[in-house]
Amino acid sequence: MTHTAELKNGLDQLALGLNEQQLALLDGYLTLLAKWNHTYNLTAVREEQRMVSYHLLDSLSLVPHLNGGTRLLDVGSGGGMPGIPAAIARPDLQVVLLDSNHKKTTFLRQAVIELGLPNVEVITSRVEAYQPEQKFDRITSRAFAELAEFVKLTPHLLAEGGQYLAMKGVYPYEEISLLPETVAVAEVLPVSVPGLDAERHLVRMVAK
Ligand SMILES: C[S@@+](CC[C@H](N)C(=O)[O-])C[C@H]1O[C@@H](n2cnc3c(N)ncnc32)[C@H](O)[C@@H]1O
Repeated sequence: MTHTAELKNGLDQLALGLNEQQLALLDGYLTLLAKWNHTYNLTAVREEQRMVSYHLLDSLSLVPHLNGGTRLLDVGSGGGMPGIPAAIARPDLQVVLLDSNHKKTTFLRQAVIELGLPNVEVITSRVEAYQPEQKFDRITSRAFAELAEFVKLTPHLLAEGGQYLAMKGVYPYEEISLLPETVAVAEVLPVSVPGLDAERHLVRMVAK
């Protein structure tokens, strides 16, 4: 099944100019997600067509905001969102997909091999226990945890001058009010995802 027309349209709306090879990789990723969803319990979205906006385009809406840095960590990556689409769109970035669930990381390793993504590493670990050799310029998450928990579990992973990019739904007033003193919110951007009616926001945070 090909999703290319809907994808191309969505990418145009996001102003992401990807080449044919990147488009084929995104399509291939979606096919793997749909194929292995039942086995690995990757997403509640069952219809491939809906996965285009819910998963691919939503994940890709992060990409225009990944300015600066070379190392990106996706915490609680699950079936690879937003990390895999971001890695396909930005092959110049080194992307680490981290999840504590072995089933999820088994799928992720398989997907990385099948798609041939040299810039992606998969780690099975609880994020609080993860001790990489190098820290990260950008740390992202989608549907992982409330903002306060996200930043409390990860201070040892953020490089100096690095940023958190948390993908959220409605404007997270309450979660922001509960953030610890150690971080500051740099901006909260409303994000429009082609094909999705739901409100989306990107919260950019920095260490104080
Ligand atoms: C709701 S899923 C979200 C998956 C994906 N980011 C998405 O948007 O579809 C949350 C993921 O976080 C992982 N997770 C929860 N706590 C974790 C922790 N402390 N360290 C690493 N991964 C964790 C779970 O295994 C799960 O795969």
